[in-house]
Amino acid sequence: MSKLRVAVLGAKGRIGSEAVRAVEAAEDLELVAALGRGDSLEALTDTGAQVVVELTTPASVMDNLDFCVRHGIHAVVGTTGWTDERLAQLNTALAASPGTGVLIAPNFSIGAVLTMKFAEVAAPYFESVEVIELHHPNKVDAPSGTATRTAQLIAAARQKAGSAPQPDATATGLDGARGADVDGVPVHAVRLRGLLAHQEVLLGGEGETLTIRHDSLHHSSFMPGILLGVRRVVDTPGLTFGLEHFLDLK
Ligand SMILES: NC(=O)C1=CN([C@@H]2O[C@H](COP(=O)(O)OP(=O)(O)OC[C@H]3O[C@@H](n4cnc5c(N)ncnc54)[C@H](OP(=O)(O)O)[C@@H]3O)[C@@H](O)[C@H]2O)C=CC1
Ligand SMILES: O=C(O)C1=N[C@H](C(=O)O)C[C@H](O)C1
Repeated sequence: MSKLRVAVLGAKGRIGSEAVRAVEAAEDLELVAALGRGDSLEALTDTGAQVVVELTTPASVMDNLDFCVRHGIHAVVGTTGWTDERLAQLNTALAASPGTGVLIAPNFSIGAVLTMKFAEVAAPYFESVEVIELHHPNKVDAPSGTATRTAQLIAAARQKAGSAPQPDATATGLDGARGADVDGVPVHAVRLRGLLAHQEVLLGGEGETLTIRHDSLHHSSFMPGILLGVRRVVDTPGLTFGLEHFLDLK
């Protein structure tokens, strides 16, 4: 069987360089391009790339995906910075390129995907829920894509269950002390040397708390998810948001 031809964008970055090694090590995949900032995207068409792994920056990702989708190249995207407007723009581009698939995964690690799922399940059973994400200090965006998605899932689950607004008597204090408000869920971002990617979901009810914590200790934690995405996206036209759709997660 012929190998799937894969390119990595952001190939010199923290996760991109790990993805290059993972694709090279996979027997069913062939790395045909490893591109960094300033490299021409024409290399993707010249090398016949079938799937692009996009691991760059929120400032670069839309232009890169526009090129990929226009040329019918599938994409597996880990880059953050997704808004409703950006997703709508991407959906419009995909509508003009039937058969092309894009997977956007806020997090490729299985533990993080499960954290999101567990938080979604637990959220309606507690009065209070807050998210704390903790990352290395070189990260350019805050809050993290994972924390934003977690909070959105929590908020949707609580709304569906008819949960009351969270109790919070805060009336005075410093701006930002209660974190960012993502659909009514407070999200706090820590940036600390020594950390990689971590998240806690704190849930509180009468006389009890539940903490769901996940730690990515190495970029290798994201590789099985990226490889799964590469193998599945070629048979999944349109936009898929979240790796859980490629897992048997009910
Ligand atoms: N979904 C997930 O599971 C994960 C997602 N991420 C996300 O992935 C993204 C990258 O993270 P990280 O590797 O830590 O960041 P880095 O800054 O280490 O890597 C980004 C790389 O992309 C390069 N780059 C910038 N623009 C372009 C472009 N137009 N074409 C090609 N390369 C470009 C940068 O080059 P230069 O240095 O010259 O600017 C840099 O080498 C972030 O959004 C992060 O949040 C990270 C880990 C896991
Ligand atoms: O920048 C990172 O490192 C990470 N980014 C993603 C995010 O913003 O959620 C995924 C993971 O947290 C690592």
